[in-house]
Amino acid sequence: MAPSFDEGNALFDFVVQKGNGVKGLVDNGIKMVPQRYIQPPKERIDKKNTNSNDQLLLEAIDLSKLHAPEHDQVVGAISMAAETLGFFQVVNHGVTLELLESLKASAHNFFAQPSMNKAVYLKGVSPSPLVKDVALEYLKSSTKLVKELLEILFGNLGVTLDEAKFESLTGLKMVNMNFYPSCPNPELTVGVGRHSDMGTLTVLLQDGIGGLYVLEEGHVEEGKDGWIEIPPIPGALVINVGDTMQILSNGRYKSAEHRVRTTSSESRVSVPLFATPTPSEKIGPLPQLVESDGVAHYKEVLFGDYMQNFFGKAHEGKKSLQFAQNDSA
Ligand SMILES: O=C(O)CCC(=O)C(=O)O
Ligand SMILES: [Fe+2]
Repeated sequence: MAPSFDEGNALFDFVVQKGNGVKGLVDNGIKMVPQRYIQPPKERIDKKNTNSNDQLLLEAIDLSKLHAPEHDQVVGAISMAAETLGFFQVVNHGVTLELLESLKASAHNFFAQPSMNKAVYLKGVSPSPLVKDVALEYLKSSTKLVKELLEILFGNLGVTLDEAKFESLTGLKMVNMNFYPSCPNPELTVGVGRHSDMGTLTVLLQDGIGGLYVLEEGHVEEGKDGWIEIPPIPGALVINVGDTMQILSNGRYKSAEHRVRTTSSESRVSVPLFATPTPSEKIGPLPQLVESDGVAHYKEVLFGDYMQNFFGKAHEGKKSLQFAQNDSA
């Protein structure tokens, strides 16, 4: 019989301390999600209640057209997406399709190892040799992409992004590999609860399973809950605006709440790259925008303090931004 994980520290010990992860539970044959992972009804993801697809928002933006007569339309589409949904997808982004496939395969290979091999790779140690080379390659080729996108987003605000500013906003880059095992009761739980990303921009590779949902702020269709699925598009990368970019742009760009559903049939992998400032950077609204807006919606904060607050609290959507909110504005 599969062991019960509903008592004491057994769950934490098995999943976290021993490095089995949630995958270990599934491999162990659990038939029911442990009590600890059951979400209150308002946090559960019901496909029927989500906003129906707004095609325009979800079509992938073809970055090869940045060097074609359609340049201005592409810039317009990126800027609009960052100002509204805070999420968009890009194709012809300069990261090869071969590398995208290797990243997904490496994530599966890593997570297929016995747990004792994985336990040493809990946060803060150098990456496993199984993923290191592809992760470094991803870091390298997506840095160009992040720069191109930030130049566009800054240009749209009327501000030039020089090398020093780019470095200060993306000095810390982290590649994560997420594994969402198939789940016996996907309707009762979530893969990742709602949160916003704290950095400047996130580049996310998702596989073909689907399940990434974004909250459309201020747009709730009748009888729906306001969430919209970012559909998997072969060869595309998902880009999302992080809290830092929302602060910097004095609120113009949206760091959207997002969350991930699990499924009962297949396991899913995703590989985000987070481009964030280093902890010693100060972040605050760009002075040019404060001047033109006549108000600073956020105060200047040390990014290290922002990070500490972000990780120090259980996530509740995008409440992390309150740390930098300017109460007098
Ligand atoms: O798995 C995904 O699609 C998204 C993961 C995510 O939001 C994150 O790692 O911050
Ligand atoms: Fe995220």
